[in-house]
Amino acid sequence: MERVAEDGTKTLPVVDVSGLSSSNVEDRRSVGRSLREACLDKGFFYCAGHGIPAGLIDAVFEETKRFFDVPMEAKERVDKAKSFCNRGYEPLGGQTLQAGAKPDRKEGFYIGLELPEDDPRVAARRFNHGPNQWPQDLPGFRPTMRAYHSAMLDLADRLMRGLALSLDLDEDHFAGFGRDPLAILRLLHYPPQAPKAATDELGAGAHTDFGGLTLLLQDEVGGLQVFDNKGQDWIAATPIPGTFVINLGDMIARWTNDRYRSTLHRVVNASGRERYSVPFFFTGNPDYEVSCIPTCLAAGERPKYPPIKVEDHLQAMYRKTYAAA
Ligand SMILES: O=C(O)CCC(=O)C(=O)O
Ligand SMILES: [Fe+2]
Repeated sequence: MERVAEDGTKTLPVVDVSGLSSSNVEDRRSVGRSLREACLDKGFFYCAGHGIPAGLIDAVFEETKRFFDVPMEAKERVDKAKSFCNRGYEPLGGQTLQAGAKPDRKEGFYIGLELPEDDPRVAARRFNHGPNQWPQDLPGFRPTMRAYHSAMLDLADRLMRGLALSLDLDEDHFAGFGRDPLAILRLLHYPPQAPKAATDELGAGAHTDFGGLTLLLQDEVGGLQVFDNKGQDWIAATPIPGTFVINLGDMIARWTNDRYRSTLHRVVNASGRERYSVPFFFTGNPDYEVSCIPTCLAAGERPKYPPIKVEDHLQAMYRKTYAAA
C-alpha cells in the first residue's frame, strides 16, 4: 500500500511499538502484524511508542553537537586510527558508502560496548571489541552515550522479539543473534552541501546497512532518502519529532530471502544547515551464522544467499566502504 502525504509525496509508515512491552501476548502479536506490513513494504518505518525518554534523546543531541564543535586537535586526539577496535572520531570524507561516488560529506564518532582489556574477546583482538575513546573536557558525553547505548540495546531487543512474531516465529527466535551483540552507536555531523542537482557529492552515499536493525535518531533538518523499489525513486524520510527511523539490515534480508528488505538509503543535506543524526546499529553476535529461515521460502524456492557469519559480512563491508581511507 502506497502512503502519500497531504502534498502528494510518498511517505514511510509509522509503527507504534508500545504494545511490545505489554504482558499480553495479543498486544505483542498486534505490533508484530504492523511490523510485518512495514517490513514487507519498504523495510523502513518510523517507530513511535518506543519508551525512550525525550530528555535522554535531547541530551544525546546536545553532547553530539558539543563534540563536533570542539577544535580539530581535540577530535584528532580520539581519532579512530588510534583504536584497534574502530572506536572514536572519523574525519570528513573518511568513508565512501556508495562505490564509485565521492567520499561521504560527513564526520562521525563510533562508540561501542565498553569492554575491559581482560575480556577474552578483547585479549584475542576480536574485530570491533575493546575500549572506547572518550573526548576530554566534555563531562556529560560519556555518561549520556553509555546510558543511551544501553537504552538502545533494550529497544533493539524488544524490536527483534516483535520481528520474530511478525514472521510467525517463537518470540525468542533471534535470541542467539542478540546474545553478546556487536552494537554500535554512531554520531554523525553533515555540514551543509549544494543541492543534489548541483553536485555529485553526497552526505552519505547510497547503501544498505550491514547488520540486523538500525535505530536512527535524526534532528529536524531532514535529508535522509529511502529508495523505493517499486517507483524506482527516492522517498524523503522527513523527520517526525519523537520517532526513530528504523530500517532492516542485510542480515534480515538474508534470513527472509528478501521478503523483508535491506533497503538502499542515502543522505543529501541540501538544507543549508548543519545536520546531526545518531544511528545505532544492532549488528548481532559476531559468531552467529545467518541463513535463510525455512518458513520464508515458498515450495521450490531456493535461498538467494549462502549462510554467512555476522562478523564476516561486517568486516567485508568495512573493508569495502573504508577502502579509500
Ligand atoms: O544520517 C542518516 O540519516 C543515515 C545514516 C546512515 O544511513 C548510516 O550511517 O548507515
Ligand atoms: Fe545507513
